[in-house]
Amino acid sequence: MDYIIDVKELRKEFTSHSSRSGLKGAFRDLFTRNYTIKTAVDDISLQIKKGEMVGYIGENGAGKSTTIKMLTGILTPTSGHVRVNGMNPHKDREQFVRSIGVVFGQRSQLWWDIAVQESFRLLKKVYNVPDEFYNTHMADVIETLAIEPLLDKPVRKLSLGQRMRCELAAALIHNPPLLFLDEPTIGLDVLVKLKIREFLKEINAKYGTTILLTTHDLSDIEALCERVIMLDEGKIIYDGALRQLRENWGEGKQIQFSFAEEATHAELQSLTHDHLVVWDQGSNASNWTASVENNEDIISAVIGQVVGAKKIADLKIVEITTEEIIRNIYEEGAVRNG
Ligand SMILES: Nc1ncnc2c1ncn2[C@@H]1O[C@H](COP(=O)(O)OP(=O)(O)OP(=O)(O)O)[C@@H](O)[C@H]1O
Repeated sequence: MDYIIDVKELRKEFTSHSSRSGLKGAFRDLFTRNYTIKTAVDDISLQIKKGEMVGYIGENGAGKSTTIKMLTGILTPTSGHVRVNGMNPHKDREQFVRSIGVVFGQRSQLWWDIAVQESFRLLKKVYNVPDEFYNTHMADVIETLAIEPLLDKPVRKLSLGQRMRCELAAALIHNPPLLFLDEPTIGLDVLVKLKIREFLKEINAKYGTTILLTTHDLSDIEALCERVIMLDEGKIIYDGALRQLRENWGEGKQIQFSFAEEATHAELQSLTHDHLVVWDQGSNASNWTASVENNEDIISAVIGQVVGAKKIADLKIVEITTEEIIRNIYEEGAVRNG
């Protein structure tokens, strides 16, 4: 099987020098330095097939950016094997960059002071894109992303949402088979987010573009990715279908109670003792959440027991969200490569 991304036992350690304090410390530093080693990516292995759209998620500092930097050749791994588009990203540099598209949410590859159109033309030259392909392909991209009215504006005059759409177009000028997106929808309004998601689906369907996406916005993942890889402290703790993640962890409803008076954990637990209910206190002792199995009979029984004994100001039933599922996984740390 040919993989577009093939990573084995990939590791990145950062070494930092820490200086000792005082004159004596500085003197000792001259001869022996103090080192601390931080393992940002801890022997991860993953394979991604052509045409997959994969979400790469994890908390801040989990090692997502460090992985992407190794996959795009910006950082050299400490050890391990990386092949991306059949190449070694940091060795076959020139040929490699032509085979990928990269959008880092907070960094621009467009020139700030010149018109968007001029940036596109420069990139076209850099990538040696033939006129004919450029004209038809970019006409399509420009239309789908609705950026025609922005083309003659300098990038510094664009809003974040406008700029991100132009960044995406720029990353696709050479129609790369592989696209790395780091927080592509951060800070964007809902309509722009939807447009960007639609666009990504379209290029994936049309060209079979493989997409690796890091994001804190799980609705991006839900909209786009069949598969998620979850990283925690440099290790992969889950690699599988989002659906599976939901099925294993997402079965449940929460009933949010606002009581007219304060309640205690023991009191609520004894009211509902004949069902499996997990009670958690909200912002104060009048707000409590009951997590229960997703079963209507149980939900109504629990509500009945509570309403019969306590005065209720408000009550809401919510599905456990994917964010909560992910939080559960972090808390329990139990899923391994499901
Ligand atoms: N150049 C560096 N020197 C030293 N430590 C670093 C360096 N770059 C990253 N790290 C450390 O490696 C770990 C992983 O960082 P990384 O940026 O890959 O995480 P991340 O998952 O991308 O987080 P975020 O979501 O905040 O971007 C962190 O503890 C970070 O402090």
